Amino acid sequence: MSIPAQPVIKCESVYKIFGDNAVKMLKQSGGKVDTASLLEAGCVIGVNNASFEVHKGEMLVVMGLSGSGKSTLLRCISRLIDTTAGDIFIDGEDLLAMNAKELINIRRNKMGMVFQSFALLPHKTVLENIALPLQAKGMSTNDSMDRAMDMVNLVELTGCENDFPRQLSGGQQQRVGIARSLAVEPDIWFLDEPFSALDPLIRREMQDEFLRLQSSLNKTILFVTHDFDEALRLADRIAIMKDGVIEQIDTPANIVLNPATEYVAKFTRGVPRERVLSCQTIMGKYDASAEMSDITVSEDAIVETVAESVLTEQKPVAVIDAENKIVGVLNRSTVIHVLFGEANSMPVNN
Ligand SMILES: Nc1ncnc2c1ncn2[C@@H]1O[C@H](COP(=O)(O)OP(=O)(O)OP(=O)(O)O)[C@@H](O)[C@H]1O
Repeated sequence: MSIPAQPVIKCESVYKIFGDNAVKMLKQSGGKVDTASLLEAGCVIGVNNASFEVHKGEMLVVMGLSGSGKSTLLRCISRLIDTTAGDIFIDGEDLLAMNAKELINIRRNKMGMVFQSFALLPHKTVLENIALPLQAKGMSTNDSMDRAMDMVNLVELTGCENDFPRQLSGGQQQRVGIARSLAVEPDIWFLDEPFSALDPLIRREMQDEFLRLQSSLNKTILFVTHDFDEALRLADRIAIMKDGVIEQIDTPANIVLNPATEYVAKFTRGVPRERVLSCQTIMGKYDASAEMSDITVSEDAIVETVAESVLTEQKPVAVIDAENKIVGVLNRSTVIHVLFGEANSMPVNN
């Protein structure tokens, strides 16, 4: 039996209640929080009993409408604010038990943050902005500038390194924000609505860019958004929040196909299945004696991205895993069924 790897982030019954009596009331409740009496006592519920894990290389997208508690949850896990109750472990270490020095250390070396507001210093150049956190860690000016330049190239801003933030577009400024947070090579990346201030076209470009970066960097990511489409595009798993409660935490496909609550279902109505189903979830059995098409598709590819190529093939298309091993087949008829079949009539394998 394989032992599951230790999660990078683990939250156990995390509460954040704003208000003077919050801690006392939570203690008195013996773990059974009465939302109504908290509200009556003038408290505001930020996060209500959140428990989940995030594993290495996973992108968990926290999605919810304004005021649902997304930022508060992220701020608890990055310990920008103190939780009212519960436990948080980072790589197995008790985050809430850390002293100020340990916290500075973990924030500087393990965590990276990107905010909607870009948070760039206006009188410093792109390169200087990116080099700042490195210099805060004690790196020499020369070395930090060299490393900052690597980051400029990574986020494809080559040529803009000596510009000031005001000379850049919103999308470019956010690239600087991303480069700055990546410069220190964080294992855990917190992004709070990083693309919300960007117009829709640039936003989509940035999402693609972000997926490209993540596929090579393999960070453990907590990404906050109020945009369900963005969550579907980016997430390995999505946590949907309402009034501080995580209503459902699951893969995009399962959220769309099996919404756990009426609230979640409201977001998922009308989402085309081909946008969330992967080839793996709809493939059929591979028959080694069958004649196959020359093209192959990855088991992780979303059906929408391969539909056109499969539909132009007469023969079945092999579905391959990361080691190029054939794990199943896709037929035109299966893809047609996903694209045009009855909603929810498609069996899902995982
Ligand atoms: N410092 C604070 N003091 C009191 N209440 C707060 C504080 N910060 C957040 N809240 C409340 O906690 C709840 C959750 O807020 P939070 O900012 O986490 O929501 P959000 O989902 O991130 O919203 P948005 O998308 O608008 O940023 C809201 O009711 C908010 O008013």
